[in-house]
Order: sequence, then structure tokens, then C-alpha cells
Amino acid sequence: MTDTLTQTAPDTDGRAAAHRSGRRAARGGRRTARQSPARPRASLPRPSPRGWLVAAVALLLLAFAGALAHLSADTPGREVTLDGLAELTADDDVARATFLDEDARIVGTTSGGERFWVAYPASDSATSMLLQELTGSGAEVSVDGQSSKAVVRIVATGLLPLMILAALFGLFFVGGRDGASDIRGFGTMGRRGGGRATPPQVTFADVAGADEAVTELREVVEYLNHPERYAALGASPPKGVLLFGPPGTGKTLIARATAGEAGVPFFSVAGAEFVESLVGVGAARIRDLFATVRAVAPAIVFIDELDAAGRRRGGAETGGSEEREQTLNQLLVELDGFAASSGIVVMGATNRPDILDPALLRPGRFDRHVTVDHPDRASREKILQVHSRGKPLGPDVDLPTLARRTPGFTGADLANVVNEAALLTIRAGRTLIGMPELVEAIERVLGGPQRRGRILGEEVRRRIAVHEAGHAVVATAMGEEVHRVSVVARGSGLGAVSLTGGDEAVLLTAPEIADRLTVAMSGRAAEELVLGSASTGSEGDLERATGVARDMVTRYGMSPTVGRVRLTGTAADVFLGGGAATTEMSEALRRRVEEETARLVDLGFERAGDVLATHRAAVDALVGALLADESLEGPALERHLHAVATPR
Ligand SMILES: Nc1ncnc2c1ncn2[C@@H]1O[C@H](COP(=O)(O)OP(=O)(O)OP(=O)(O)O)[C@@H](O)[C@H]1O
Ligand SMILES: [Zn+2]
Repeated sequence: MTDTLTQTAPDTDGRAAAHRSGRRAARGGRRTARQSPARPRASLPRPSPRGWLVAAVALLLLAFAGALAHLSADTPGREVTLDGLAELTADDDVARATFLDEDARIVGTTSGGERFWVAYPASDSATSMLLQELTGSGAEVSVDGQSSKAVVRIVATGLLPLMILAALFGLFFVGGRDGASDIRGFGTMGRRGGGRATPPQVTFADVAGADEAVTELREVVEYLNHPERYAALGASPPKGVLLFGPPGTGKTLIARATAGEAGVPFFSVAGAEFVESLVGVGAARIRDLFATVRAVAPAIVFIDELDAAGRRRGGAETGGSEEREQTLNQLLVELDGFAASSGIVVMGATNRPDILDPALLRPGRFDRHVTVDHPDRASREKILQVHSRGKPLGPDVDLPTLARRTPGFTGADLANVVNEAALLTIRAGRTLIGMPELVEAIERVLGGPQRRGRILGEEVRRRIAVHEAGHAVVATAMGEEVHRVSVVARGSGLGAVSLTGGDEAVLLTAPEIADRLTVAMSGRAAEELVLGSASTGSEGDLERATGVARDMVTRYGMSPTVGRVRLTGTAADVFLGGGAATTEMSEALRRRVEEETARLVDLGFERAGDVLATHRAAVDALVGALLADESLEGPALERHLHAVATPR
């Protein structure tokens, strides 16, 4: 949309908008904070003299020995194998079980009161399978993410040796000097290691099939790694990035992966958190957040559902608007406040870019826009691959087939499918996830509450394919270069055809503008020709075609019956200060204009129909390919269009 080289023709705005509001309603208030911002840390330890350091080293060594002793002590009870655990659960013999997550151990008590422990492979799938098994057997299950032993282990193997080393270092450097030596490096080191400001583990390798978005975000990674280069060159850094796309398409994942890829901390907040009923609270929170972030920069701040905080000011809906305005203003102040060298990138996500306050989108604020679309077939296959990594798939599992069966699914839906299938597998007592479970899982996700009404029926998909194929074939016949055709919902449209050239033409000849009108009408013409009926899907096209035709009649003097005149907004109007003469078109003239407009639109429709009839085979083949692959470009598209292209 922001690309000037592509002219996209989205369709059926009305219907898409209806879907969208339905989705929002279905999602309800599930959004909560994912990670509250870390608190600014306390100040550094005061410099200490040499004697203290010696004592510190001795103490640390003692602690280290103690921790090691604690670690080697036995886990309580008898060790049980995974098989043994399966037997116990099968007999409903487990009374209580606690997952020591960090330890990859389960400690439990049998119904006989005997204590036992099990080591298990630490992976999400194994954990969820075991959880399912245990709860299924009626055991009382709890999870302890921070088992004491894990903490001890981290301290003993990671932190303590580091501290000992640091203290020894301190000793070495402090040497014989007394008193006022500076060991600030010690303090900083401790700060880096701990706290919550650690980069996420996720990287771009975990994001599948969103190549366009990932490509654009590589620049952000580059900036976070070398913010000073931007400052040195006076280049404007990617400070604010707006991700927009439907729910579940991976906006959060992509933002997090950007931080992971750059190796910087990630702060995630929901826009709604900033909109409190108390005036000023939201603004204060924003100030605090950015103060924290500045202290650890480079970093990424992610504001999910930016529209909650960044809604257009002074809009239709008031009430609590003063608070929202203050919040928004504070956000703008922060965005404007940090310099090119700050290394702070704010990423916002929304599925309603239309309701954002335009001030947010100005240069220097959220001026980079990245669209995250519904995945097409090839992308869905990649997403399924990512989510089945490390899960035991049976030999019968065919991911390409599954991708073909899931048009309209988002990344979140697909993650859900794989998860459901794993649960079904456990329930069936099997160890490998098979095709039947995956197919069943698709049905479940399809029928799930968030999905209802979002998946397009076979007939609707076919109609969209016919419509878009019509545009593509006619545009090609009119000498336009089509570089992408898609039946995947994008933005507010249900499908799209991207043409090169397009808007930047300085001057159009009468035949060229007539061609444009024909291309606009070609989706409708294809629907009528191939399917025998029209649909509401061409409303946008009709609006455009009517506009072009009216301009031909009233602005460009291209109608033989109305004549070579300009009827609206003429230079004469300007001279006469208002143009009373021309705005008062006679009733007869007005009717003639309407008739001519309709005639030109019809003419476009007829021409489009003729072209389509001539190239019917190409249309049908393209429809088939679109239904199979959902989006086509490059050689795959050319194959279908080269017979249509008129040599110029
Ligand atoms: N392109 C993708 N590749 C891999 N996994 C994906 C992808 N898109 C979504 N997912 C999966 O779906 C989950 C949910 O996606 P995420 O929360 O990032 O979506 P979102 O666009 O932020 O949605 P929302 O608007 O609801 O916040 C991710 O954690 C991931 O498991
Ligand atoms: Zn159309």
C-alpha cells in the first residue's frame, strides 16, 4: 500500500469489514500484559577496600562449596522411569505430582504415600503430554517453575564462579592501593547477568512464511546492533514500526523475534494498560516504561493493540477521552524524545490502522509500516513445519496436504492444530502424532469459537478466484504487467491483483483511460461469465469504474455526446469566483452525463467480457491454480498469462 510501484486492487471492503468486527468481538478481552516492564534497578555498590574483597572471596568460595553439596544430594524418593510413570498413571496410582520445570523432573507421591521422582525430556510437547497424562489419571498436579534446586544450580554454576572471578579480578586491580578504588565494572557485570532485561530466545528462524515482514525488520536489527552509525550519518533510524494484520498472524512473535535476532531486551505491553479511568495514570506509566527502557537500551518496546491507546483524538466516541489523549500525547513526547543514537525501537501492533491517530504515523514516529498477512498455502506449510519441530510425527503425516486443507488459517490457528493433534494422540494412547489426529485437529480448530465465520466456504473462495483471475487476464491483455495475484485476504480486501506501473503515469490517453475502466470492470465480468451471476464483491470496482467514467465525461471531454468540455471545477470557475454557471448544470445535461457515465462503464464491462471469452482457457487455468496455491507470482503466474499478453 505504501509502495508506489504497485497499484493494488483490493475488493469487497464491506464484507471484510464485517468479518473484522466479528473477530474483534469474538476475541473479547483476552489481551493482558505479557511482561510488565522491569523496574529500574538500584544504584551500584560502593567501592570497597582490599580487605573486604579478600573476605568476599572467602565467603563466595564457601557458598560455592555449600551449593555443590546441596546439588549432589538426592532427589527425594525412588527414581522412576517414564515407562514406570505411564504404568502408575494407567493404574491411577499417582496422588500428587509437581513439575520442577527448570529441573526437568517431576517429584510425586503415589496413592500409597511413597515418594518418587522422574526425569523427563524438557520440551513443550513432552511437558504437555505428561501434564495431560497425569491430570487424566486424577493426580493433583502442580508446576514449580523455579524449583529451589534449579535456582541453586544457576547460582552455583553460573553466578558464583563469575562473582568469584570478578572478586579476584578486583583484588588484582585494586592491588596495594587502599580506599577509593573504582570497581564499578563489578557492579555492571552483575546487573547485566540478572534482572528481566534479557533478550528473548526467539529469532527469525521461528517465524515462518512472513518473508516480507522479516526482510523489512532486518533493518531494525541492523540499527539495534549499530545505532551510532545512524547518528553518524544523520540517517533517520527505524524508531517506530507499525505492524498491522489480523489477529493471530504472528505480529507479537515477529516483534519478539526481532529483539531476539538483535540480542536486545524486549518489553511488551498492551495498549489497554495505558488507558486507565484515572486521568494521568496512563501517561505516567508510559513515562516510567520509557525511563526503564532508556536505562537498558538498545531495546525494543512492543505495544500490542496500539489502537487502544492511540485511537484518533476527538473522534466520534468520547468518554474517558481526556485520559486517552494524555496517554497518547505522552507517547508522542517519548517517541519524539529519543535520539537517532538511542537504540530504542518502538513496535506497535494493530489490526485497525484506520482508527489510529494520524499524529502517530508522522515521520519520526510510527513511520515504518509492515503488513502481516494471512499466510498462503506455501507459508502455512512452513508454519506447520516450525510448529512440528521436535514433536513426534508419524510417517504418514503429509504437511503439504494439511497446508492445502487450511485456507484462511492464521499462524496461531496452525500452532493450535499441531497442539490439538498432540493432545488427541495422548488421549488415544499413541506415541506418534498421525495424519488422522491432525485432520481431526483441523476440524476442531475450524469449529472453535474464534474461528467461526472467519473461514470462507468453497464457493466463496471460487468466486474470489474467478474475480481476481478476471482482473489479471484483462489487465495483461491491456498491456499491464501483473506481478502478483492472490486470493488471500489482505488489508480490507478479500483478494488482490498487483499491477506495476499504475498511479505514476503523468498523462493518460483516451484509449489508456478506457483500458483502465475495462480492467476495473473485469472482475465483475469474469464472475458473470464464469459463474453466471454477479456478487457484492465488485462494489469497490464499480465505484472506481464509475469514477473514471464520470471523469471522462465531465473532466476530460472524452464523451462524444456531451462533447469536449469540462463540466466541473474549470479554470473559468476560479476566475469567476465560485463557478455558479457550471455547478448549476441543467437537468437535461445532468441526465446526459449520467447516461454517458453508465454507457462508458457498460462499454468497459462488455470489452472485459470479450477479452475473457477469448482467453477463457487461461482464465480457467488461472482459477484452478489460485484455488490450489492461493497466491501466484513470478514464473508460476507468467505460465498462465503469457498466452494472453499482447506483444507491444
Ligand atoms: N508466521 C508464523 N510462524 C510461526 N508461528 C506463528 C506464525 N504466526 C503465528 N504463529 C503462532 O501463533 C502464535 C500467536 O501469534 P501472535 O500472538 O504473535 O499473533 P498476533 O498477530 O500478535 O495476534 P494478536 O493480534 O492476537 O496479538 C505465535 O506464538 C506462534 O506460535
Ligand atoms: Zn475486483
